[in-house]
Amino acid sequence: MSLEKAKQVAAYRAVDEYVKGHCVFGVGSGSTVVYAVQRLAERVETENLKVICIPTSFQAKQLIIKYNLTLGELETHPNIDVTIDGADEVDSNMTLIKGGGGCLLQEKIVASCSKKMIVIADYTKDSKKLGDRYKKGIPIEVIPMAYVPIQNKVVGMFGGEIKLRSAIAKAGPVVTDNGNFILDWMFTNQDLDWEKTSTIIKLMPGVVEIGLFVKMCEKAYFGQAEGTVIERSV
Ligand SMILES: O=C[C@H](O)[C@H](O)[C@H](O)COP(=O)(O)O
Repeated sequence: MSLEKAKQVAAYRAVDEYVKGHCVFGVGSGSTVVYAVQRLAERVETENLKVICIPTSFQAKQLIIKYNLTLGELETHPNIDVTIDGADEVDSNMTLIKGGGGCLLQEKIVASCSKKMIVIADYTKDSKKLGDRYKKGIPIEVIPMAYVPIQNKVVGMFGGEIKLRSAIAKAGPVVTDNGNFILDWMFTNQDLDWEKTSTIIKLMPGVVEIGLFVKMCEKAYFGQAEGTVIERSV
């Protein structure tokens, strides 16, 4: 069975277990979330549900529009019932690395407004310690003028290597949906206290958000190669 099928089974299971009626729903970003939106759209249609969808990125907004779902925003719907989002890695404590697609800032804002944040992923994202599976590092969204001092501070304080994320179909850096840059920090110490590390990095002037999600996710669904789903809760 393909990786895509593994993403799909996780997404379908999460939507079926967490959307039980009319609700305000946070739409995460990335390739796995596409399946969650597909499933949500099917259910909205067949069960005549009223679901207001709050996007976590430009991509999520486009998905909501494509599937004819109702687009909402935090200004009018600041209390979200459940957000379903992908992740780049989930460790045994349910700490997440997110932002592989550069959407960490809006994802964290929406997750922080949600009663429940649920992760959907394929089996390659399931790890014991952060860094076991995802090798591209922890994304940090920064204000462009501050990227060099922040690189120096993070590596000086915690070690590892850090790189400005480069765009692929454009010369120069990736620019986020919020007009910022992304640094990818390849840490070497897998035993850092992620809550403290995240707080210290977030306090550096110029850091907008870090793609470490600590104590935010209630449950993760990992689609398996053979089509089953493994669940992990806090
Ligand atoms: O910035 C991107 C997001 O954090 C995604 O949710 C994450 O990268 C996982 O994406 P995918 O489902 O494509 O692996």
